[in-house]
Amino acid sequence: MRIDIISIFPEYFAPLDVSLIGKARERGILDVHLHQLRDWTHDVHHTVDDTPYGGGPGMVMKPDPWGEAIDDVLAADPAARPRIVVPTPSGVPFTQKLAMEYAAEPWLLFTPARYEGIDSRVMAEYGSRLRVDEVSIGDYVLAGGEVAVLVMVEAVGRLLPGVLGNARSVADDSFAPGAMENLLEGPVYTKPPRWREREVPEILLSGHHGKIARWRRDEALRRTAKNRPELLAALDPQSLDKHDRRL
Ligand SMILES: Nc1nc2cc(Br)ccc2s1
Repeated sequence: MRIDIISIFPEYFAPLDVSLIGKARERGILDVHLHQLRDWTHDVHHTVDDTPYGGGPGMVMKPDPWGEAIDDVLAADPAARPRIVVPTPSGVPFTQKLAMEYAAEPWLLFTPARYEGIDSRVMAEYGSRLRVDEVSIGDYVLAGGEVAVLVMVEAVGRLLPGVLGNARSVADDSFAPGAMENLLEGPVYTKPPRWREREVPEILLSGHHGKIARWRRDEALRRTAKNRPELLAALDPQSLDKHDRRL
């Protein structure tokens, strides 16, 4: 997978050089290209923003630098078309399902904005011939879209074949389609069996895999009911067995 990111703070993406994503890049699973938006300005101050038409607070990012930058990124592979992802509090929710959809894309182009956002004509221009998604990572406002891109690149990158290795199946993730869809993961434990007078739940030491699976599902249901009751309400009743309903 190729990922392009255009930003006025490309240094925000240094974390993509380390850990899981960094290793995926070293192994050629992920090909990340960072671009400084100001490279497509032509004035001495490298201006990327201006006052909003119609008045109002803040500044809006000018269309020209973005248009020239996106055109040059698209020219990197004229035969292909990236899916453009615009982080914004006004977008559709970023979910595990959308992360899985993005993980199947050969090429993503992220356009994190600052200020009040990008002149709306930019995505109207590209939306006429490319998939352009406005995506929110949550109901809060950041100072810019860069952190949102880091979140999405990690959530997508870890799903790519070979990134997590055999130790971990993404099928067991919270929110993953299937048994864990709309369920939060329950508690986890490791050695020592007793820590500060606290014991590991007996069932987990029993070696009885069926009972362990049942206990883990019960704990996932309990945690979901406590922390995200709306997810429980959205569960397909068909996916609940008679034991689940007893809880
Ligand atoms: N939650 C989010 N806040 C922001 C702020 C800006 Br400015 C750009 C993108 C996003 S996504």
